[in-house]
Amino acid sequence: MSAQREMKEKNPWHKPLTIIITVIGVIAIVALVTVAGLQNRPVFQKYKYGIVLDAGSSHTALYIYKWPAEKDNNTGRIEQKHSCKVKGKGISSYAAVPEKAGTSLTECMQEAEMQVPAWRHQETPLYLGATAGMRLLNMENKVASDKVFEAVEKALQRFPFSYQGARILSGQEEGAFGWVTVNYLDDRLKQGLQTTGALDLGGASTQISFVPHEYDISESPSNAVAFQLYGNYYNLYTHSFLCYGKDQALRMALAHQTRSGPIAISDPCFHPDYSVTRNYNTLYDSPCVSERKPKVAPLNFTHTGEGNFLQCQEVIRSLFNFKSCKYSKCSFNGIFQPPVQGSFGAFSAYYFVMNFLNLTDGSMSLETITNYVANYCSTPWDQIKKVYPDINEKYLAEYCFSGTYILTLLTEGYNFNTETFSKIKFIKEIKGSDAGWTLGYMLNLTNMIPAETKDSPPLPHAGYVSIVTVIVLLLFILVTLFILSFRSIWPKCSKEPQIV
Ligand SMILES: O=c1ccn([C@@H]2O[C@H](COP(=O)(O)OP(=O)(O)O)[C@@H](O)[C@H]2O)c(=O)[nH]1
Repeated sequence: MSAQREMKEKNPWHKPLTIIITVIGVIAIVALVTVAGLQNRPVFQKYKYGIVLDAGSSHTALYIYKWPAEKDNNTGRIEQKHSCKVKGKGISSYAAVPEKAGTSLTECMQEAEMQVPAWRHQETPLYLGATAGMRLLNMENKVASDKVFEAVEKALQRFPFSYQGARILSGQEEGAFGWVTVNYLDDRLKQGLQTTGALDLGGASTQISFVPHEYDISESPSNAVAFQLYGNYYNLYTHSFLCYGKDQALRMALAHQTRSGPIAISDPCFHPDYSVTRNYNTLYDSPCVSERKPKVAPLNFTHTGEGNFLQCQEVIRSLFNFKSCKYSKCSFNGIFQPPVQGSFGAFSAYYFVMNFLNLTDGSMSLETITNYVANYCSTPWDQIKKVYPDINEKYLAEYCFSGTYILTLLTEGYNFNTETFSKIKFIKEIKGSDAGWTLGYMLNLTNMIPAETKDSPPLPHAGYVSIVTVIVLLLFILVTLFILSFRSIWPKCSKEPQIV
């Protein structure tokens, strides 16, 4: 009989001890792996939510954002969970029937009730921000604007969310929050990367925001917004041009062409053979043009198209005043603007128009895009209608103007050249969340972006659990080896009779 066998037979503890150590070891490993697994499992149903209503001049949209509840401390990524386009026009169009501004929101709010889990309703903040449409109504008729807000507040307070108020955003806020959204979604803020500029084109106003090189903030303080985000400092240039959204710009272009009160105009910004009758009162019913209404004019005028890109550019150029500039550099209308710098994201109507025209492919040069729009404008109206039978004619008719307006605003208004234009990306969304001011607005109001970087633990949680598991495993192996190495001095006892 070998010495080993002899020892096994003489040592009654050998087998049970090995089994016990193995069982404990296996239990320890299973427990550790389970704990690690549970810790790192995606936590279902553990989201928090926030709702922002963007009450624009042409329409209202509702956005629901969500973020991991346990990462409430500014570290969790916020993303868009759902969006809902309110049926009908913007809330400013209900000035004569304010209650309808409130009821128009009902359907989307009911959708929000379904989208946010019921147990989170009460703690979910709900904001409404109104932009240029309400800015104009407020200028024109403050009483009517207040009534619209009253109706909207009443309607929103009926829902079980934590209502945080409805207000008009300043143009500066609209521009700055759009910039925050784009850079937050691109992960540029947390990482302190070079930021992207933001170009937003609405129906009634347009915004440009970017961080310029060597920008002297004192030159025009009203265009400067200083931020400290995640420990990084930003001196943002931003400007919002009221009346230069695409719908009000079109009004201004038509007002320019009807300034003498004619009975008909031949408009280079509309397709050849296009013809509609327009009403003078309706056209001039906006603070952007009301003062320019001709003293003597018929009730209506015939609006026909000519489809001439270069002449359309001439008309659009007349909307910009390039004459006076009291700063070192201006865009237009005497507004300070440093030279455009770096990459830009162009969203809202910039995207809708360029996407319709199939011009969002970043590889196209300014020249190619210009030629395309010129060719599109010169296409007869009947042909356009045949190519796009499903698109509402009112909107379809305006893409020639809108495309020309975008190119003129960017190149002549903001001074983008062939090279800097190539750095503009026409975008709708970034990583599933829409580009626009709403996310930046909510991040700001909920303090979700810290000014300072947080002191983070040296290891992420998952890494910590893994390292602990490996160390415990190693310890277990070492202890086992240690115990086994003392086998020879284990007590020599056995249940079986000893063979001596
Ligand atoms: O699906 C859409 C939604 C909007 N728009 C246009 O985009 C602009 C958006 O304007 P918004 O209502 O946001 O106006 P703001 O208040 O920001 O000026 C308007 O000209 C709309 O007609 C569009 O072409 N397609």
